[in-house]
Amino acid sequence: MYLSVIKVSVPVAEVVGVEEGRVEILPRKSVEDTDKDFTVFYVKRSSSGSSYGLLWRLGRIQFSCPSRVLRDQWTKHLRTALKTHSPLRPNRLLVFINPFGGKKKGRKIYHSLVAPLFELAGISSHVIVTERANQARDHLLKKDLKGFDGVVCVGGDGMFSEILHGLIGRTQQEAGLSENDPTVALQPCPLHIGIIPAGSTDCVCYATVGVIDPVTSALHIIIGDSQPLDVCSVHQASALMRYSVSLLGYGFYGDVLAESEKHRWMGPLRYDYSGTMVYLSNRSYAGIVQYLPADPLLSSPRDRTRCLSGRVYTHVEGRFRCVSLTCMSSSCPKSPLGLSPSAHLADGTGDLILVWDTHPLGFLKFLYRHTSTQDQFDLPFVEVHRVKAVRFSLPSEMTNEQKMATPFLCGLCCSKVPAKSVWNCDGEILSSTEILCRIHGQLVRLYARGIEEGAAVHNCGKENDKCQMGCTLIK
Ligand SMILES: CCCCCCCCCCCCC/C=C/[C@@H](O)[C@H](COP(=O)(O)O)NC(=O)CCCCC
Ligand SMILES: Nc1ncnc2c1ncn2[C@@H]1O[C@H](COP(=O)(O)OP(=O)(O)O)[C@@H](O)[C@H]1O
Ligand SMILES: [Ca+2]
Repeated sequence: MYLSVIKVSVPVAEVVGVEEGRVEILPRKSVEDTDKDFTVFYVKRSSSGSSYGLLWRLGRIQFSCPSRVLRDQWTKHLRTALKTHSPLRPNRLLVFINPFGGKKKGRKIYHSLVAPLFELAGISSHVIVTERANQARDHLLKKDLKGFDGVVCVGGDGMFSEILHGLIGRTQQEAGLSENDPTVALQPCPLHIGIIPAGSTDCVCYATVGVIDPVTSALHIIIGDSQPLDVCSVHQASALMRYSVSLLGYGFYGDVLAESEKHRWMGPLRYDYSGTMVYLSNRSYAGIVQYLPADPLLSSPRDRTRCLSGRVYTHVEGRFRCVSLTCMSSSCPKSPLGLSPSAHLADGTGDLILVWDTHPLGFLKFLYRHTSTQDQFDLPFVEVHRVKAVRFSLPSEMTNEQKMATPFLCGLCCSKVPAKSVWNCDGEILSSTEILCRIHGQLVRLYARGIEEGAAVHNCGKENDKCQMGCTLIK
């Protein structure tokens, strides 16, 4: 069903709201209350383009009718059409704002850019500004969630992770399933998650929407877009450690996170500073990686694998610069195509990236390729595997003391190299090194739609109109 107005065709699914009179919403609401007019607000794709996906803006069309009666009929029918046409449009949302995420602008972003759009769309929201870490997670685990269609987080990947843990935990509790059992088939979460980006990396938003833009994300929420997402569970023995969707990284990414936590005051820049320091400290770590390939056809009786828990895992052992597992591309503004550009959001698999120990310039080349369109896997010391599960352990020749010791991380000043790294799990440090990871297909749903056709990507990651490097358009 389409609304046609001389040159503009708007799918009803992309109508944001209908108001009587001549109405403006952003930057400030103004209403000229005329009898025969009404205003339709809709999703308008911005022509200025963006670094990956398309920017969405609030479009506005004014209609004039011959009579008030006709005007009222139009507005009534349009509002009914919105409800029946898009059943996933939320009516009521629970919103958590992390006031300390990213550049600490979460509250302002929500109140000035997002709340007016929710109001226009007739969405009622219950807003909680968090006062401590894990408040959102605990709320979702314990409080009454009746009447809410979805949960929105205003913050970064860490804040999204809180919502993820709260909703997955709550769903399993209600289904009577034990999250500590690594073999259990987890129940998908009924509530949708919306992300208003206001963090440092904002990778989950970028990889599922294609831009870091609060208005675009708010519009995806309003029209009830739905994007399923794979989730990786991380266990140690028979205890759940955490869930991950973007980056589960040992070695380089673990060290960068541990180092960056000391410099939180720098805001998002902490990752650039810590990345440089950790790169210069030139570390590699011993480890054993066992993985279950996603495609069973890939295994054969001669593939030198051994059987664990009745399933066939492939075994590799050695020294690694980094071991990373991601359920999605994990693209972000720093890396516009991501850690694994061809990874799928909802195919029930993850991509395991093994970067073997190599000389510092080789590793720099690998890292640098994340910022361009060059294939970061086309290097002799890099392997990538599509997997269903991964086990990581430390070599048996490491003493128990080395295995247990909390790794210390210093910059260039210290010549002592720690025997082990830490795991970066979507921006949180895991307390265990030896872990079992399993991918659960489509465990949660986001108010998003993946990267839209027609989105533009430059190999420098800059916006179309800002690209100064003669980059080629690759998509
Ligand atoms: C010579 C140039 C080197 C550039 C290297 C760029 C590599 C970028 C890969 C980024 C992958 C990001 C995966 C996302 C991880 C986030 O979940 C996590 C937490 O985010 P937030 O809550 O918003 O703080 N972010 C990180 O762990 C930061 C990794 C940065 C590594 C340089
Ligand atoms: N009120 C709060 N005070 C301190 N920490 C918080 C608060 N609310 C949430 N957090 C925590 O802050 C961490 C980082 O949040 P996030 O929004 O991801 O920002 P960033 O992207 O800058 O890391 C998350 O792990 C979250 O649990
Ligand atoms: Ca996947």
